[in-house]
Amino acid sequence: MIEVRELRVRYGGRLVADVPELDVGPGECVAIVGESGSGKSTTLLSLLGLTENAEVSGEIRVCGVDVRTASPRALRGLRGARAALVMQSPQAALSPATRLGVLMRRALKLHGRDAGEQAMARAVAAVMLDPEILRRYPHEVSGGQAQRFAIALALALGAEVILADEPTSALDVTVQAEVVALLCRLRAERGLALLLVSHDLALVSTIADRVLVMKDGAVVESGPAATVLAEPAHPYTRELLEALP
Ligand SMILES: Nc1ncnc2c1ncn2[C@@H]1O[C@H](COP(=O)(O)OP(=O)(O)OP(=O)(O)O)[C@@H](O)[C@H]1O
Repeated sequence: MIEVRELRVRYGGRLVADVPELDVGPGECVAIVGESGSGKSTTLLSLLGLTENAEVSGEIRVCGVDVRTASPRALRGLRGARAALVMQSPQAALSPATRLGVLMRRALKLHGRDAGEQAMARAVAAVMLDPEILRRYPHEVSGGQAQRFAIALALALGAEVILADEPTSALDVTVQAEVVALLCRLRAERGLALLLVSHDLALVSTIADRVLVMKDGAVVESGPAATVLAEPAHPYTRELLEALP
């Protein structure tokens, strides 16, 4: 679902992400970890062609679309439906004066999906939200609810890949566990491919199959999550693990 080779992203000539190889197959979960500024979000955004003013080189294929050479129309189709981005503060991306139900209906219609009341209620119920949430405005829901709504919308649009930037950052610990359980369930049930960007090694150890550790734009270590977290080869990974509470 995601295939990346020799990806390099530069801002004003400065190399901020250098990822030789990154693959995420159906039903797989790969996590990118590293401290703030290490290039995680830049890598994620570049996969959907969303880095502004950046020079991007290398090969990027997402759901079979060659992101660097695709037409704007092909990219819109990819981003809107097949590959969904779940951001750190999803409320900020939602129009404040639009009820969540109206927003969902518009998005579903735009992509030719079933936008009936029942289909929308099923979509939010799949992420354990009460359908009543569809009557609310973005400021009337919590960060966790907004993230779950974003996931519900992605699924209703038929997403095959979810790219999530700090998917649980806005959430308290209990809700965090719920969202992680939800993502695990969805990937098992629907064969969803997940790429997560996270500071949270504890979260990563519960959900990811493979991990990439980034430092100053470079991938310093990668491999199966169990191996990387149990026997870190790079001193930086050991530092990150030692910083865990
Ligand atoms: N639009 C931009 N223009 C110029 N530099 C940028 C831009 N976006 C990011 N950068 C720089 O790229 C580097 C990597 O940033 P990035 O946001 O990818 O890191 P990150 O690991 O995701 O950090 P965080 O965990 O804080 O989100 C940083 O030095 C940042 O200042």
